[in-house]
Amino acid sequence: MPEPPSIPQFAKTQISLLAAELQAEIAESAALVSLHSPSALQRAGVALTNLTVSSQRTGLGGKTVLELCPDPATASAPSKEGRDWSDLPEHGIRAGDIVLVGEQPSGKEKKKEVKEMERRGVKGVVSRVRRGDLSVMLEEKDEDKGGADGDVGGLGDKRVWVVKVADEVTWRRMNGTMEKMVKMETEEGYSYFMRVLFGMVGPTPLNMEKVGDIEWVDPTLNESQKDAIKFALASEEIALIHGPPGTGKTHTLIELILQMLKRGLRILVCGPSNISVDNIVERLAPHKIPLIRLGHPARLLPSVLNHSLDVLTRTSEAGAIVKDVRAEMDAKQASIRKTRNGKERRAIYADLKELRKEYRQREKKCVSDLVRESKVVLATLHGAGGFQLRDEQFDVVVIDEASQALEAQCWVPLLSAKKAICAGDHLQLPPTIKSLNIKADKKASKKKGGEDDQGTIKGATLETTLFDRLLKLHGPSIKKMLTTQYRMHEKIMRFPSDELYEAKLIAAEAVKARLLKDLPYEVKDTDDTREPLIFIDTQGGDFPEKNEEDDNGESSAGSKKLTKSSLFGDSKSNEMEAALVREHVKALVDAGVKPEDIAVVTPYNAQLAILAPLKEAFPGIELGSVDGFQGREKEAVIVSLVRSNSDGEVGFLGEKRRLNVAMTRPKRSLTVIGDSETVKKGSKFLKRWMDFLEDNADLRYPDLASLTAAEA
Ligand SMILES: Nc1ncnc2c1ncn2[C@@H]1O[C@H](COP(=O)(O)OP(=O)(O)OP(=O)(O)O)[C@@H](O)[C@H]1O
Repeated sequence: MPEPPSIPQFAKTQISLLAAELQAEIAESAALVSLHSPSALQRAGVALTNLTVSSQRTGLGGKTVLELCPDPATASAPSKEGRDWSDLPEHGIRAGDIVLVGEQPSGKEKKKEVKEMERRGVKGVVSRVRRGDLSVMLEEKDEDKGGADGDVGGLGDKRVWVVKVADEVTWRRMNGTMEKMVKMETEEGYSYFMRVLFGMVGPTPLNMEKVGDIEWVDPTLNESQKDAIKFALASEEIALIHGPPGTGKTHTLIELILQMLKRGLRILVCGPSNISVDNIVERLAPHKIPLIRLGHPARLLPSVLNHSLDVLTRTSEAGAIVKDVRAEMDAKQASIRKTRNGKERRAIYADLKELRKEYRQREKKCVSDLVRESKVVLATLHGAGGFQLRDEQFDVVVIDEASQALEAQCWVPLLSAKKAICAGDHLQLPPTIKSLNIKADKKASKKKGGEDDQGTIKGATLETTLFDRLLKLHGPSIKKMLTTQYRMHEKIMRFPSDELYEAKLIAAEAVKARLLKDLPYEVKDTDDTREPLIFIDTQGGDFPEKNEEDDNGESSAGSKKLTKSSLFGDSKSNEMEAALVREHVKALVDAGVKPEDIAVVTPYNAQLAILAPLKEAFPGIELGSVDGFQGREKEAVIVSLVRSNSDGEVGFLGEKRRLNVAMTRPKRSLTVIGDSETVKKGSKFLKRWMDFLEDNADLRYPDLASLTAAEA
């Protein structure tokens, strides 16, 4: 086996890959803004135009909040959907988005660069979106960007717009962490934990006796879940909990966290997304343990807010001393607007700056008191890199959805860990990478050990997750797999289980024979509702795919459609297959299945665009890309494979993990629509899947003539 890379080597490689990724993301944002008019960007869901600043106040955490509403000067007449002139137009900006607020370019100067906006505008997080207004909580550095008269960014009387931008905070945190690791030159300096994670030593052998008898909080856990918990408790440095689809990974983590608390351990729980973290907070909260959720309040689920550090800082006793300063700041903010005198305004502005400083000092003290008192702290991976945890130590770091996180992101919390427990499924899709074809070996020379000129590791990609790397490094002995799944009918589970999970998955009694016709509401017993696995085979060449490049791009598939060059250029669609999808959905709905229990997933954005009218015909139905549907489930799922050509080209259908995600979303019914002839040629895996469907599914060959007639 080749020598594992040194820690600085690893970190240098990550830095160069991350830089390329950030560039790709920024280039994509910049291309959007410079290529399209504000109104086109608004239609695409990435901007909101024709606004004015209606007020400016102090929000949670002492941050300045701009409130924006439609500019009365440009308001249109009430629309037929019942919109009022004071309502925001249809838009795609959501709470939690990072945005720039800037003066809106006039028609003539459409192509204002993002850089220019950034210089003149202000940046922040959308903290609230309502029918008639939008609030943006400003980044600290931009709070002091005062206009001549003291209003932030000098936007007070301008017509402004809001544009979504790349999230550089996440990137900065990862980069900072990697820079620390580059500096770790001496091996003696590494903790045993670090040495295990980089393969310099093996993990300490398990000592199950140390775990002792366990009193389960939830005794209904299945054996594989209990085993995984014991295994994780016994491990000294690292344990991977492998959770295939529907096997109750989060359920298991909750019990594990409670068990570790019983043992007096202090725990940091992280996940790659806010939703993954909130999901755990919601399920831990009923157990009444002292826990704190770090993170921007604008991005947390409402149900989680009363555990939010920002909110506790305001409401707890410790927070009382912070309150006075806050009230004073609010009064000052309000007075800015009342005075017309420039000199007075500047004076108030200077006072505010002082107050903000004091506020932060008091708040910091309060925050560190609160954090120190809590046994469980929860944050996103990059959120764990905030000032609040700077000097905090934890016995264990738990990472959920670890196979969907970039490794550099995992190191943000791991640098202060002694032990890590990672849960995930490396056989589903890894995190989305925009700079995918950039590898660290671009300029690789033939130097020793696969290292290139810059001391980075040849061939490394961001796609390799911590989960993957550790499995490769230490083998399956560091992992336990959960094996009972609570989602799919046995027949739906069979192929992914046999192919990817060593045939170890077992369908729980409650789900193994569930059919659509048994749904808890009235559904007719038909060919479509009594069969869990249907394959509509379009072989024969009558259902050809179409390349998106034949088309003019700017229409309905959302923001992605705008940058043809980056994301949409190579997408494929298949009109006839879309017609079959429609026909099948109709049959299900006619049988009584509710549209909200049906999802259509496809790997191609161009196909999604073609399918979009289904949403009007069957309100409540969900359409999604396979990648976007990871982590979700539905009673009935229709998968449209799209590819049909004489060359057997299957593009990214060839990715096993993508197919795995597609075929493991349904509970009671999976319908696959595709051209077996083309798809079989794609890979051995695809060939076996098609063979499996031919042998096991309810096989149907669509009749082109009747389909065409029905469409007409
Ligand atoms: N031991 C168990 N007995 C009965 N039901 C269970 C058990 N474990 C998990 N489940 C059920 O399985 C479903 C999935 O569990 P959970 O939400 O914890 O999984 P997840 O980790 O979020 O998702 P996934 O397993 O797909 O990664 C839930 O409805 C949960 O109630």
